Amino acid sequence: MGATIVADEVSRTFGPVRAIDRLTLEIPTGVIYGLLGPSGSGKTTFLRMVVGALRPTEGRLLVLGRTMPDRAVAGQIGYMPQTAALYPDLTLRENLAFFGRIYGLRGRKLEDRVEQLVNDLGLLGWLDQQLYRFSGGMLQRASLACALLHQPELLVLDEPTVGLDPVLRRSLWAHFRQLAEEGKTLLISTHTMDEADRCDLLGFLRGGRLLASDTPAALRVQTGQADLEDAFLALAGQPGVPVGEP
Ligand SMILES: Nc1ncnc2c1ncn2[C@@H]1O[C@H](COP(=O)(O)OP(=O)(O)OP(=O)(O)O)[C@@H](O)[C@H]1O
Repeated sequence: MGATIVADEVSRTFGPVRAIDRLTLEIPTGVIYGLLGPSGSGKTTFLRMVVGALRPTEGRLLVLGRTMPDRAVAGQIGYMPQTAALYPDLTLRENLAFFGRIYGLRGRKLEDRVEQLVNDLGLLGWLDQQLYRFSGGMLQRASLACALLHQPELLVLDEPTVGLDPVLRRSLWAHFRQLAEEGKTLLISTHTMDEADRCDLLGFLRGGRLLASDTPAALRVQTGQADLEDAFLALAGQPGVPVGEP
């Protein structure tokens, strides 16, 4: 099993702010890797470097064997940002067709893929509705459908289930697991411990630094904490600071 993402001493600064600080990490192919950390810890910054939207200021970041940013791998990456980058005045079908064309999908191939995704994501019946009519959860699923259209090898999801009810959340996670079983790699940022526990591997991020990276079980053993939140706090050395807070 090779590595889909290899970060070697990667840093990203914004003026005086070190959003990512000398991050070294390998994410194997075919796993769900969760990035867990408080608000402002650098999760989105790292994800944006992985998809090629931001350039590291130092270090080397390899994604699917190419040094990022590299346009050649863009077609093999699906990205679902925190705020849906969709067109509210267009219908779901039109949005999907727009993103499909970006990835070179058209005609029958595009239609088949759209049909499969709206089925899988419970959006059947909404294809010809404009997105401004969609609820938050529906928008998230529409955004995920756009990210999955071209069957990317790597899926990068920035807090994909925020605001979703438990039933939807569970069904999306079943979908993520299925993708990993098909050999796709998923990099998911999250705030929540139940989601973190569903990941194969977990990275704890704080102040731009990777505090630990291992399986949830190994992180529990390493810290002697049964609860993942306590494990994070033990590694962060700051008891009493909840992961969901800055
Ligand atoms: N474009 C930017 N310009 C200036 N500072 C930025 C920019 N993007 C991120 N930052 C800063 O980098 C740090 C990390 O931000 P980032 O959005 O990566 O954190 P995060 O862990 O994703 O937070 P959240 O969970 O709230 O989304 C923060 O201090 C943020 O203010």
